[in-house]
Amino acid sequence: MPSPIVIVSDALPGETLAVLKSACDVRHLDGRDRKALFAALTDADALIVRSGTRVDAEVLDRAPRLRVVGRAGVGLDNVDTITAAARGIAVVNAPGSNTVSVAELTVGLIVASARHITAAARSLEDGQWRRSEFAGVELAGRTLGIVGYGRVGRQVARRMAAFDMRVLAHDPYADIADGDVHATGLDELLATSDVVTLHLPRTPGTAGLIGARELSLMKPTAYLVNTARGGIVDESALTRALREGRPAGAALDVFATEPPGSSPLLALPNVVALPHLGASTHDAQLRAGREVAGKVLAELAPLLSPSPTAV
Ligand SMILES: NC(=O)C1=CN([C@@H]2O[C@H](COP(=O)(O)OP(=O)(O)OC[C@H]3O[C@@H](n4cnc5c(N)ncnc54)[C@H](O)[C@@H]3O)[C@@H](O)[C@H]2O)C=CC1
Ligand SMILES: O=C(O)CCC(=O)C(=O)O
Repeated sequence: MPSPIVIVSDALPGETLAVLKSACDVRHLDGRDRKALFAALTDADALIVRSGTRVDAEVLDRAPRLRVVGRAGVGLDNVDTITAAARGIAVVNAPGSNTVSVAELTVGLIVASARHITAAARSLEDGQWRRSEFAGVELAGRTLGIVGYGRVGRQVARRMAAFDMRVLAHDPYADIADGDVHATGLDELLATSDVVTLHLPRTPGTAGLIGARELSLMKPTAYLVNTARGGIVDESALTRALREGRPAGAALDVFATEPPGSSPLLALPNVVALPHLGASTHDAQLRAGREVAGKVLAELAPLLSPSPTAV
């Protein structure tokens, strides 16, 4: 029996690739190269992606043999799950694999915002010693507003409670009866928080959730942190709001289009911007790779030769 063909179109850990290669014909490409992706999918049985590959209906159209799309991570906003389901293609991901990594990066961005860490470091690298300009604020006693109280939101709450922040959360679908975390409506959370952090998926219902009206509710001294998805925040509205100094700053790990090219957000002095690093730890990548490889191989089981130990 020929080995099933698995297309890997984003970076995966060596250990994951070795597991896949032990049973499959693994082919690599860059999923941003749509032409190469289309060509490779003509005889592919599985496709494994991270956030860099858009798996839309056009991609699925080119893959007549595809049985499974594996997402080595959490968010499925880059996969057309409705078309996949209609065509009987399984979609598997690795929920929880990167929760701690994203929560820890979020903590870092909250602290970096309150203490102007990146702007101050940049200024010293430029040979300047501008201590008074970079006076920050303490987090202790201030209010954190968490939008989306799922896996990451809960881990951020725990960590920031240890900084003695008062924690509010807004999530229409989650039970927020959780220790000292107080459930609020979105508007109240935006108006009362000193830091607002987003931890919800991007869906048609959440795209543009934080727009001009919502930003105008925030305190002029507040910071917005987004390690969830670009597009949940209206970037044009955010650019205007940050230019006006309300909110005071934003820390962004994600963008509506990635890479964000010449987005004006990148040029603002009150923006800390990262290239979608939330899940980029060795620990999270290993967990995501292991989980997704196991699930993809399970979907391919009917095509796999029995292993010598199994016969
Ligand atoms: N920066 C990065 O590298 C990473 C980003 N992410 C993003 O973070 C998001 C959250 O991840 P998890 O916590 O693991 O997901 P999760 O599914 O555990 O939690 C998401 C929460 O958002 C809530 N939610 C949905 N719509 C909402 C709305 N309109 N308002 C408020 N809450 C709403 C849900 O009820 C759920 O509790 C993912 O969807 C993904 O987009 C996830 C992993 C890595
Ligand atoms: O490393 C990646 O693919 C991005 C992680 C991510 O955004 C996710 O798991 O949802």
